[in-house]
Formats: sequence, structure tokens, C-alpha cells
Amino acid sequence: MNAVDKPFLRALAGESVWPPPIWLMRQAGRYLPEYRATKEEAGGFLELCLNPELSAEVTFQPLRRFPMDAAILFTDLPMLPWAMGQGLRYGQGGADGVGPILDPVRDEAALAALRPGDAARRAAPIMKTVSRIRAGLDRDHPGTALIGFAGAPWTVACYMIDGRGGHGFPVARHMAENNPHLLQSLFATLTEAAEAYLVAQAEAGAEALMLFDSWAGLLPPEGFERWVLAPTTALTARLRARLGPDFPLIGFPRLAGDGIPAYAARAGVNAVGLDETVDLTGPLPEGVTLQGNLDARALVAGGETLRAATAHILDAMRGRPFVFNLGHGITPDTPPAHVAALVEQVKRG
Ligand SMILES: Cc1c2[nH]c(c1CCC(=O)O)Cc1[nH]c(c(CCC(=O)O)c1C)Cc1[nH]c(c(CCC(=O)O)c1C)Cc1[nH]c(c(C)c1CCC(=O)O)C2
Repeated sequence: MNAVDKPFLRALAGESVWPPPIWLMRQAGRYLPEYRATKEEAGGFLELCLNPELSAEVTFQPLRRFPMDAAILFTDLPMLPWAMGQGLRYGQGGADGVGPILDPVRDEAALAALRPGDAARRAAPIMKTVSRIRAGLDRDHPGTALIGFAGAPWTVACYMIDGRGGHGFPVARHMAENNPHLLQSLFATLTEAAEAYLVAQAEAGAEALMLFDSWAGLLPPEGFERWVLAPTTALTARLRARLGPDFPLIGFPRLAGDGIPAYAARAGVNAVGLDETVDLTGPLPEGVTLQGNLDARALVAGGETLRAATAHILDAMRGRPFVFNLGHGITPDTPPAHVAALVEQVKRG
């Protein structure tokens, strides 16, 4: 299939493709037994993210079960800070919780110790993963597009500064209010690093790029303007200067609520991801493709709950440029059969 004929890319270009293309955030992950087996084979999660063959394998796993219209590069958001030299490990539950744990960057000295110049070399395995995935899609799934991604500066800064999620990132929020100069310096480093990292993914074969701003909703309005909207707009402008004005970009300002219209109008993205709290029957931004916003809990519930929630979204979005997705990632307790039922219903329109 010609790249421009892929339904997902047509929807990002502003076409009202119907039935809408579908993919799901975290479509590769712990709800699939084959993912858990491959992670074991890799020797751990970080090891998996740095193994191009096995990262590509887990990216393909959901595509063998479900006819998704897009695949997303399998890696993790803190891999960019890791590539700049920040210490990273993964909690195994218990007191550590689950998820990434980083050596916090909270002062000038820690910021100066980062080595953005090393990031391209350290992230080289991730670019190998991108090329492997793209070659496999071209061979076995020619209608499926490849999404590359990075965290948006604010969300990456949250993990870099607090060192872990789960507590609402009090240190990053305090820094935004009380030491904006330090945060601004970190943002300058991060914006430059994210640009290089995303351009490298596009050069390796990614056909669209997504910026995850999972914690955009933590900031008051002035903070949202300064730490979410302004840096995202700067980053997308740089990406467009490098990749061309039409390169498909998706922004996901999760839980941004009242900030979403401004984001849609000014962030420089083709598509905006909507979390599950957004009411699709209310006023919505025009002039951008929308993506979302099924509640991940409805996917766990399945049955009539899932059918009704899916029908509600399809009814609200019919006739608009839209990509069906969840409002946040699939959770590990999701039965794969529910994902199959969802994809079938969406494909019926
Ligand atoms: C904030 C964030 C992270 N990572 C990511 C975000 C932004 C989106 C979001 O808000 O969910 C993005 C991400 N993380 C992962 C992907 C891969 C591709 C996909 O979506 O299928 C993507 C796009 C794999 C992953 N990233 C992680 C796993 C689970 C690791 C394991 O197997 O133990 C996977 C498959 C770990 C991770 N990584 C992160 C957290 C908070 C956690 C723990 C919570 C959880 O597990 O869901 C940081």
C-alpha cells in the first residue's frame, strides 16, 4: 500500500476516514502473555527496550491478534533521559511501586552532569528497532502505519526531577513555581534532545510522531501556558523545520481540560489525543484530527459496558477526522478478547 493510502495517515491529514482507524495506547504490554514471555527472554524491561529484535517483536505481537491501523515504537518515555546519562531502573512493586525510577535532577550540578551529546549514540538501538519495525510492517502489515514518540518536555521533566511517578510530582511542581530559571535550563536541554531523538526516529522509518504529555493536567493555567503549550509549540516548529510542514504530529495533553482548545489551536499538531474525561458531545476543537477517548476501564469490563461506550464515541465522532483509541493506556488486567471485540465493533463503524 502506498504510504499516503494508509487510513491512519489519511485521518491525520484531516480526512474523515470511516470506519475510523484504530490503535490503542500500550497495545503492546503486560495484558498479552506473549509480551510477558518476551520480556522474560530479554532479561528485564530495560533490557527489552535496548534489544532491537525483541522490541520489534513485542511491537508486532498485538498486530498478529488484532487488525490495528497503527503500531507504536516499543520503548519507554524515560529512555531519553537515560540516553542523556540519567540513572534509570524499574520498580518491581512493593515500596518502589511499579514504573521508572530515576536519579533525580534537582540542581545545577545534576543538570550540568547530563550529557545530551551522548544521546544519539546511546539511543542507537532504539533507532535500529524503528527500522526493523518499519521493514516488518512493509512486509507483513502494509496498511499499518508506524508511530514514533517521545515525552513532551513537561512530562519528561516531571520524571527527571521527582525521580518517580505516583505521588503527583511535588518537586517538579514546586520548581515550576519557585525556581523557574532552573526548570527553563532543563527545558532548553530537553527540547533540543527531543528534537534530535524524534527526527532520528522519522529518519529510521517512523511515519508519524506523538508527544505524550501525560501530566499536562497538573498545572494551573499560567503554568500550562509556560510549561506545556509554549515548549510544545517550540518543539513542533523545530520538527516541522526539519521534517517538512506536513509531517504528521500528534499531541496528547492528558487531563488538560480547559487548556485543550488553546492546545489544539496553537501547539502545531495535526491531531490531539483526548483523555477519557473529555465529553465528546460537548464543544470540541475544530481544524484538528481528534484521537481517543474510550475509558480503559470499559475495556476491562467488556460486554454491554464496552459496546455502549464504543457506540457512544462512534456516534459522536461520525463524519469527523478521528482516530479511535483509549483515553490512556491499556491496563494489565485487560482480557485480550475484549480488545478483539472492540476492534470488530469499530471496524463495523
Ligand atoms: C508516562 C509514560 C511512561 N511511559 C510512557 C508514558 C506516556 C504515556 C502514559 O502516560 O502512559 C509511554 C510508553 N510506555 C510504553 C510504550 C510502548 C508502546 C505501547 O504503547 O504499546 C509507550 C508509548 C511501554 C511500557 N512502559 C512501561 C511498561 C510496563 C513495564 C513492564 O513490563 O513491567 C510498558 C509496556 C512502564 C512504565 N513506563 C512509564 C510508567 C508510568 C510505567 C509504569 C506503569 C505501567 O506499567 O503502565 C512512563
